[in-house]
Amino acid sequence: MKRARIIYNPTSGREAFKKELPEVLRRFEEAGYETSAHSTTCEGDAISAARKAVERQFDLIVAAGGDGTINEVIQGMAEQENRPKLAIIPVGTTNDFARALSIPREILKAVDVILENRTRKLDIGKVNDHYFMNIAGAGKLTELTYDVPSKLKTMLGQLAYYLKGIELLLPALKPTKVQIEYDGKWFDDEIMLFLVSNSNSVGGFEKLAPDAKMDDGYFDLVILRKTNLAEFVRIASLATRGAHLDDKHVFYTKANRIKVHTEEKMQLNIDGEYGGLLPGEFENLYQHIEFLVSKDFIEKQDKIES
Ligand SMILES: Nc1ncnc2c1ncn2[C@@H]1O[C@H](COP(=O)(O)OP(=O)(O)OP(=O)(O)O)[C@@H](O)[C@H]1O
Repeated sequence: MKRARIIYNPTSGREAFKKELPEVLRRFEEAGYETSAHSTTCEGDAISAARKAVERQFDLIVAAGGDGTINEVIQGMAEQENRPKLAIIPVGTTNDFARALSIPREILKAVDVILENRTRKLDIGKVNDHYFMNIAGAGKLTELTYDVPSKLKTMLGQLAYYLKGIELLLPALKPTKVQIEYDGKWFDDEIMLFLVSNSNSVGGFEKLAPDAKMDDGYFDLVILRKTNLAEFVRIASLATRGAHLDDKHVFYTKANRIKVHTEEKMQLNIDGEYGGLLPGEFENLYQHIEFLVSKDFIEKQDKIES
């Protein structure tokens, strides 16, 4: 019999998951999984719970929570051999991972999609010692996101939350001089921000890296060169429609390995969380984890040209 381990954050999404747990267990058991659950107790607990689940040779890990929890589960799995498959049940306030895999945001609907058992091996990003699934980046603008209270974040939704960020940023819209090496080539310029994207579901901007394919071994590297405020606002609005890549202020390429160096202090943002300071060495781990995905996801990915 196959064995599944659910790792869930009891505090995420107004504690919604706990109420559904008996029904979730019932559906997994009915689908032929002997299923047990671990409720996380604090920050970092999902990392060790995932590590243990790999050691105990579960066939499937189910991460239930927001992006923070899922990122921890990936940290716990990524370094190990014989990794189980990974399924995601979105319960948090930001669910970019789940959106990227087209997993529905209702718990039981997500379970049903998981139990359809469609899998895909997908790339995982690594920067320094951190793993990421969606995006990593840096720039004065991304640093600002830590200052926006999470309540505001929920109320305004992601896009508005970045726009609020822009408003707060007005007095300090300053470029940073960087040197970026990507697959043996060089970019050397003053930039507003750079983004290393694995998926195309990024902070509510679904079209920031519209051609990001999640199983091709490449990141989409998007760099916004130095702009003035008017240009910045114009490009941000183009980005909401995925029409920014041809703009002369935007540098866009695909790359497997990226090294970013700067003389200034620059904070990294990894899947929406603070991830240490640059320099950073980004590596795309080709088809590193096998995910349970939806039919929609497979159709969307297959439409993107490699
Ligand atoms: N029992 C717990 N008590 C407090 N914090 C916890 C607990 N279990 C996990 N955490 C931490 O809570 C963080 C945020 O949780 P998670 O991402 O699941 O949900 P969220 O806050 O609702 O959504 P999001 O992070 O997507 O905005 C996780 O990174 C994790 O470190």
